[in-house]
Amino acid sequence: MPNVTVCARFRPLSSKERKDHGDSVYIHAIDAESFILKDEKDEDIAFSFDRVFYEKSQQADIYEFLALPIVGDAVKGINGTIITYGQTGAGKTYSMEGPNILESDEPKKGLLPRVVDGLFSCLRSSDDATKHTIKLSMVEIYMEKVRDLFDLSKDNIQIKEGRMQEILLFGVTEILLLDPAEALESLSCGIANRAVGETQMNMKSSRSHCVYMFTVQQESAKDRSVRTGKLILVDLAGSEKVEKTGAEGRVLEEAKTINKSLSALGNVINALTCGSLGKANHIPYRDSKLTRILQDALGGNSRTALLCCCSPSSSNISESLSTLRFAARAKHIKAAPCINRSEERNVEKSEAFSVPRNESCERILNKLRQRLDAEDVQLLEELFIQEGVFLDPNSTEGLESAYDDIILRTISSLQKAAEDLMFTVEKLRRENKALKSRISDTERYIALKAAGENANKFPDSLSLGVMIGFFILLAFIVYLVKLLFPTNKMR
Ligand SMILES: Nc1ncnc2c1ncn2[C@@H]1O[C@H](COP(=O)(O)OP(=O)(O)OP(=O)(O)O)[C@@H](O)[C@H]1O
Repeated sequence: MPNVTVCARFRPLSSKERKDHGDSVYIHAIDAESFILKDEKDEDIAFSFDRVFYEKSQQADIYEFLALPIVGDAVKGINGTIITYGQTGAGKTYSMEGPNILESDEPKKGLLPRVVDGLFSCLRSSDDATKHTIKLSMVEIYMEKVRDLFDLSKDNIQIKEGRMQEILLFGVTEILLLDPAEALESLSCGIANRAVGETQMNMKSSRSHCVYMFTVQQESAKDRSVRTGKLILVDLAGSEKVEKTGAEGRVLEEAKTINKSLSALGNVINALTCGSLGKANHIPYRDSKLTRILQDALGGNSRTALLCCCSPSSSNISESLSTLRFAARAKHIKAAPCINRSEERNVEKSEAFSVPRNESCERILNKLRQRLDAEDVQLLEELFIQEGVFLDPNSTEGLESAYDDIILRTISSLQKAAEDLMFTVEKLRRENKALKSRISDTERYIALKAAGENANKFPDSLSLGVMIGFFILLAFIVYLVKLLFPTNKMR
């Protein structure tokens, strides 16, 4: 499987499209990977992708081709991202969630419920000696702000870069998922908090990009190694022509912001695919919140699948053409996925960071010394060393994010320590219970043994009594004999 899998999906014609424009469609299928599109000038354009899902394709086909390999990799510690892209009403949310996230009709279930089932079934079949957890976070990017869908009071989540240059959402709510049913309930709560507006194209049009983040962590009891895989699913807001949707006021502003972030996504893809070999190429990830969150997924350590959704109606040909051109461009992205494994924590602070870290730490610490108490600086210094914070010495952003980075790392290491403690407490509780039951077994045994010994003593005391009785009887007989036969009589 290539690192970036790009697929196109054509949904069936809607009843409105049939009514307004008849049954005419602009695509002519060649095979499962290619088709011909007849454009507005009646010219043929050939497209080919890793897979093309035509109108009759099933939700399960999409999961199996596009998501299943990524789910398997996430469990092995390889990050994965699945993105649905396309014009408003093209079928992105239908592909992602199904008609509804709690849909019970198996064939209609979307990618999300299938991914949840896939993750849990992979973990169920893994080694018993491995402790595993699945956590879920959900955010939406609405008007260039990242909102936590599990805690709406967190409406401007900051995006940070971690020690390994991974993207982190600072302070985002993470829900521990214990089983698939609970996972679907959580997803349903998050989805209910999404910003939805009405456009002429789709009455339930999503006006935000929705990002679902599953973190799968496995800790081996044998060698204490930890594998963490991040699986991100992104349901993008619809790309659309503003004039066609009749948007105005707030909806117009939303549409402009959506289009701006989708253009930023297009620019990132262009930069990733146009860069000359061996030459450092500037990738404009920071131009939008969307591209910043997807930085890992698009250029870095992730397997990515892009599902480009299209309406087959001739009335939407120009939007579909732009979606398919975007998809064709994305096919040329090269990513480099690798396993996120950390062995013993201290070992991981490798020499790779040692030289620049010392320089940059010193620079930042000097600045902090001017502003903070000596005690605070010492504390930060220790944290820098412990956490291996790496910052570019020439970066002006370094200082600003240093505090947040340290706090973030401290929180996550405290969380980890708390989890370890809970684990140890649980283990000790079980050991304590086992010891208590062994003690009561021993006490019972001792009591039984004592009773047994008393029982054994009984025959001895019995025989002593018998002997005493015997001697008393004998003495009594001698006394009687002497009484009956006095000595003179005998003579
Ligand atoms: N493959 C499909 N089979 C049957 N119905 C579909 C399919 N794809 C989409 N639909 C229907 O088309 C309509 C629009 O789809 P959907 O809401 O998924 O679009 P969208 O791309 O997410 O739009 P937006 O960007 O506005 O949220 C929905 O009523 C949905 O049920």
